[in-house]
Amino acid sequence: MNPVITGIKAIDIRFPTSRQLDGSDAMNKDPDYSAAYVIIETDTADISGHGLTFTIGRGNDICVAAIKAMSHLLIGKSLGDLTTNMGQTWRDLTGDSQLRWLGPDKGVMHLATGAVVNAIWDMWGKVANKPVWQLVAEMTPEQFVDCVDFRYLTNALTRDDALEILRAAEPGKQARFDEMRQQGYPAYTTSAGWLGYSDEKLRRLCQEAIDEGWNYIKLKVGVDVKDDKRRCAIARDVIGADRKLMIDANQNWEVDQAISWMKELAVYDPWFIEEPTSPDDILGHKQIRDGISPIRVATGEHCQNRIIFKQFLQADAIDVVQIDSCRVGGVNEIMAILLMAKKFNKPVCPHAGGVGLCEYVQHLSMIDYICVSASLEDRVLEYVDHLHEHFEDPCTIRNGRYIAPTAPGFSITMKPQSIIDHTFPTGIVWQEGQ
Ligand SMILES: C[C@H](O)[C@@H](O)[C@@H](O)[C@H](O)C(=O)O
Repeated sequence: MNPVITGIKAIDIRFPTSRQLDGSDAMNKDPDYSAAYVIIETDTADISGHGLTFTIGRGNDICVAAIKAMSHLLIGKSLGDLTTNMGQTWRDLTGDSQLRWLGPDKGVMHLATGAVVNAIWDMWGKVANKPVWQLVAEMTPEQFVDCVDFRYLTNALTRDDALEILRAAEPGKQARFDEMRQQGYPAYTTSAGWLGYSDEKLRRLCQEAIDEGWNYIKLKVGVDVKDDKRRCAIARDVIGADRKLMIDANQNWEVDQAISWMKELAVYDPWFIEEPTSPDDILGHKQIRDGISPIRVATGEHCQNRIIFKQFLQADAIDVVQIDSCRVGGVNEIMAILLMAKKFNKPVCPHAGGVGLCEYVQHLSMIDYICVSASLEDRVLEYVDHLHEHFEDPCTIRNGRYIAPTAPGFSITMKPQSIIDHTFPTGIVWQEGQ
């Protein structure tokens, strides 16, 4: 089967704040979780590719427009045209000489590229009748590197380095594959720790998380140090000394402030501090890392491309690489980042706090484990417990782990009724709010 692309639909889907989480983080107040949703339509019955970019309310329409601007690069191409040389396809999609000017490799245009690229992978998985993680896990090392664009990476990672990493991970691949199906990938929950929750609610949610089998819990911090100390103390009291507590400042601090704030919170033994400052400040992260060691520094959900990740790694500025499924240019660019993280010996703990991100990112962690890192040490994947009901193939969590999806594709296809109801501003949930 070789479907030919006949159209690209881009839809502005938004979830009113009141219908999803009732907390926030230090920087994003009252977020209307949104998806710039792409559907690649084809000439073949029942075959379409789906992808999305996670945004927050205003701005989603700009992403939708950016996706529409990419239509001419895809219409008339067949899946075979696109996937025979997936690395070249990625280069072509990011290299369009006019759209490239809006980036390159960053900003709204790059978010749109991520959504479109992921929709191609979704379609590829559906035609191959395999979930995307399996499609990649079954590739040879040569097929894997053929999906990667090494442009601007070769002073840190060459094609030969990548082949060496992938070949070294070949032994044990089948066992890791089976492990993902049976036991799943270890995860942590953010759902107990949003800002704005009362102390009683925080205590109750931490207890419930433990009862559900979570051993890693993340709290939002960064607005008021006294509140953070009290909240961390509550969480530590409930989860005990052995479970891991992570904290996330969502970029709210200056570099020096991050260091002094973290000194106040060190007593609660945080496993990592996430996004302490601007996501673009590589040297600032290095300064923070040196200033708060042995507490780890994590970042990545707003890291705009593989080149910035390369510099974080070259500068030894972070301990934990937090890939995001739709911040960079989709699966191909993530493959490059996974390889670099392995080369620099840093664990990948993906970001997934949004809409559809858990569904997407489980595939990427499984690819990392099976093909690249071959290790689960210090690796946990984020989970948040909202908005899964809108997806045809929602992620499955068992005992604090993501169980490998089995349905073909990238698990990102939304239910038709959810799309209709949440389309902005015509959907019923928005009409009711008028
Ligand atoms: C507004 C969003 O929920 C963010 O708070 C979320 O993505 C967060 O940074 C996270 O780490 O999950």
